[in-house]
Amino acid sequence: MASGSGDRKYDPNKFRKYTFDTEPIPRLHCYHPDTDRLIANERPVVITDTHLADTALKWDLEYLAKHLGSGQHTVYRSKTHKFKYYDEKKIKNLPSFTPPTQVLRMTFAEFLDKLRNPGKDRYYLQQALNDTVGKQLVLDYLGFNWDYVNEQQRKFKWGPLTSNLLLVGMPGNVTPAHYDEQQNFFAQLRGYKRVLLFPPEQFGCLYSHPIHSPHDRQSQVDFDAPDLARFPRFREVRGHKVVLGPGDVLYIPMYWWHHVESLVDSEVTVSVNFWYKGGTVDKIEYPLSIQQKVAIMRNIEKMLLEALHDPDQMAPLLCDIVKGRYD
Ligand SMILES: CC1(C)c2ccccc2-c2ccc(C[C@@H](CC(=O)O)C(=O)C(=O)O)cc21
Ligand SMILES: [Zn+2]
Repeated sequence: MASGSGDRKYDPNKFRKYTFDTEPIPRLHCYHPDTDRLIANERPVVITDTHLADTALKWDLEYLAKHLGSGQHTVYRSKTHKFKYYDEKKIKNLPSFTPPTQVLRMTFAEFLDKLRNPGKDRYYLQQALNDTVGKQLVLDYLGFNWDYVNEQQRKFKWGPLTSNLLLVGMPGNVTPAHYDEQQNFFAQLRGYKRVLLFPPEQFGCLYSHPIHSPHDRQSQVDFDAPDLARFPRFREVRGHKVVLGPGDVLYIPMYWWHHVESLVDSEVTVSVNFWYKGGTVDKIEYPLSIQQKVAIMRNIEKMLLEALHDPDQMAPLLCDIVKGRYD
């Protein structure tokens, strides 16, 4: 059993291989001077020794079954290893849309039963940590190192904490490449997850679905079988890679693409994320950041679609603006 640095125990061969090469993400102590510099520059970093969610390191299946409460939780079921996010509110925009996963509501006991007898399906529990969970879990949650994250939120002028999602995934589950419009401290609690990250500069290589699609913010490229005829610039993609183990906290900057995979043939993974609204810049400075340009592209796409009312008119109109005039 190969192992990484220190007491990390995982077999690096138990992650799927992809067509592009990757470079590592820095792994730094929370007090290391470069750590805050990287976060300030919105670059990913694995932060060690935060003790951010140490009270949750004991959240194994038995403990969660006991304390997650007897309420119903949101569980996604997939016929494949991929759990591609989709926004149910946008399904009406695309009548031909077929959801790639089913959303189920079940108790944690039922979820455990699915884990033990999954059949050919895969399951991924996603539950916002809120007052519906059992009181012991609330105590653990209150025991998080809020001083650390509150200090980071203040230091980097982030907006409010919007949610903490508890994620319990089966070995081999994959959340395909997507970006979020929030800052994210991603705390790995049980098991190992490999995260591939791509900077927002690679927006042109990852081909996100049109903004009105339920799959807005998700890459159209199937990393297991990239269609290079449709997505030729995927060849240029250059990823960063990191394997997260219990106690690791990964800062996933807003607008950074990430593809998250639970180690195959291994244990169930448990993670908690901390999503923060981005800060509001008090005055625009030039040159614009790539994140601001992605936000501008999204606004233009939204405005044009609202004005044209027809996605098929987008390409001809944008080509008429660009071809022979700006290119
Ligand atoms: C795939 C899933 C369960 C899902 C289904 C339907 C709606 C939302 C989501 C959703 C949101 C966040 C995650 C956690 C993480 C990826 C990972 O850890 O797998 C991630 O991307 C992040 O923390 O930003 C996972 C999911
Ligand atoms: Zn995400």
